Amino acid sequence: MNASDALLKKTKAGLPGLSSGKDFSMGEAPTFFVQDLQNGTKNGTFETNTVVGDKKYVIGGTDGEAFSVKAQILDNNCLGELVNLVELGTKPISCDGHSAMLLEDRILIILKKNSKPDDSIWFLEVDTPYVRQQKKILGTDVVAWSKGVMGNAEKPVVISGPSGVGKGTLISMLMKEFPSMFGFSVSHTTRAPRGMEKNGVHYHFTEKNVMEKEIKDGKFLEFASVHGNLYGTSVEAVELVSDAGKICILDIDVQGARSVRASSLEAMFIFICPPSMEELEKRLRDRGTETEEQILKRLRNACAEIEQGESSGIFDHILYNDNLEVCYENLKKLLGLDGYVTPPKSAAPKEINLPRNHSISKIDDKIIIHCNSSTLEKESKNLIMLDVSSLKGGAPGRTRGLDFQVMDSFSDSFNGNGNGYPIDIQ
Ligand SMILES: Nc1nc2c(ncn2[C@@H]2O[C@H](COP(=O)(O)OP(=O)(O)O)[C@@H](O)[C@H]2O)c(=O)[nH]1
Ligand SMILES: Nc1ncnc2c1ncn2[C@@H]1O[C@H](COP(=O)(O)OP(=O)(O)O)[C@@H](O)[C@H]1O
Repeated sequence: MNASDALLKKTKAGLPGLSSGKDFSMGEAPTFFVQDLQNGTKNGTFETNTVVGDKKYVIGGTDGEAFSVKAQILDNNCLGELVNLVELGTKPISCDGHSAMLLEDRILIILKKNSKPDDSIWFLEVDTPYVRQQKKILGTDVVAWSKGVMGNAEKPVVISGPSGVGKGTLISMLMKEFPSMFGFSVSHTTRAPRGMEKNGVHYHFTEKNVMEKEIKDGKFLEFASVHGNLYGTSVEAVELVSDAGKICILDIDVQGARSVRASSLEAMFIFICPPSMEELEKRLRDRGTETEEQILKRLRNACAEIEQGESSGIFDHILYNDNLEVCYENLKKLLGLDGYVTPPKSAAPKEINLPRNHSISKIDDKIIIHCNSSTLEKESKNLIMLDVSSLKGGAPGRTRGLDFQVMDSFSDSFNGNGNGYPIDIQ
């Protein structure tokens, strides 16, 4: 009996969570069948096969190419027709082997062999709420890729308010005073740049047909038509700020805020109100960046925006920007930054270093990576325990909340019950 056969005979309590919405926090641990363990090794090309429900998913790749996914219907254990599959999200570049493990019948974790520390863990969602929603929209079968990231992201801050109220001014003040704490989500827009605006800094200035195609491809967290132009927040814009360990600030209109509120992204929502319409008009005119026609359009839209901002229930807080300094202090209070003391520099983010030769098994909500040669920090340590109990986010963005621990042996954290069943991926 080979290792995989032995594994098939075992049933364990397995991964929790992955059951409601996109918050993969812990629930009751369902039964986990270790036949879900798969591995693929180098042989020019390589692949893993994982059965989920009535389908078999074949994940493969060749060195340097992106991973590919095929799904085939299983009928009474016989392979049937190939499924027409759309792959969403950012795909990993393949390496020289990988292992795949099914988490709670919804998502596969992919461990890449011999990859960079920040590129070794990926997820393929096959039946999460996001995948189910996309299936409905696209009318076809869907899987979605997502990169695994250690630790959690800070909650983003969504700032909305009518044009000219002072959103950009307040955000600039915040970013200037706390450059290492906040990062700006650079939106895409089809409007023309203003004099001082730089592409990639203030906005990604984009052609309408290009942006529409990217929206269709699922690259946007939200988008809206505002004052006659298309604006949108790409998933990547928010994830890039979170990757840098910063709090992401989104300057978006009320429609966009509503979409984000309805999405899986947990955020703080702040609406900025002008002291009066007269003052708003004065600020817009004094800024001198819009044509008369544009100013009138923005003022017309402002009335509806203010009404929705104050009464839609989208926003957690409303700030009145009469005196700029007072409003800025109030914004800092909301963000817990009044009386701010510079914190000690935080530790570098944890990075997993998967050695070339390793095998994997799973106990409860921990994936145990057995390192065959001791490439870990200390010669004596040969196990990595990957904790997947508190996964957050997921496709089309990153899957966060991973944690790991390097250990000598199971007894380090499992009281020596030793019920891990490794398979080799040499
Ligand atoms: N929904 C959405 N709105 C955005 C986005 N980026 C900017 N906006 C909003 O679009 C509106 C117009 O922005 P802009 O053209 O920069 O003009 P300004 O508000 O007058 O400075 C503002 O209400 C912004 O908050 C985005 O990515 N999504
Ligand atoms: N509290 C304030 N009092 C007076 N002028 C302000 C105040 N806040 C912002 N402004 C000015 O109003 C104009 C519009 O502000 P801006 O930040 O560009 O608005 P938004 O980003 O909301 O469109 C700018 O010229 C800015 O300097």
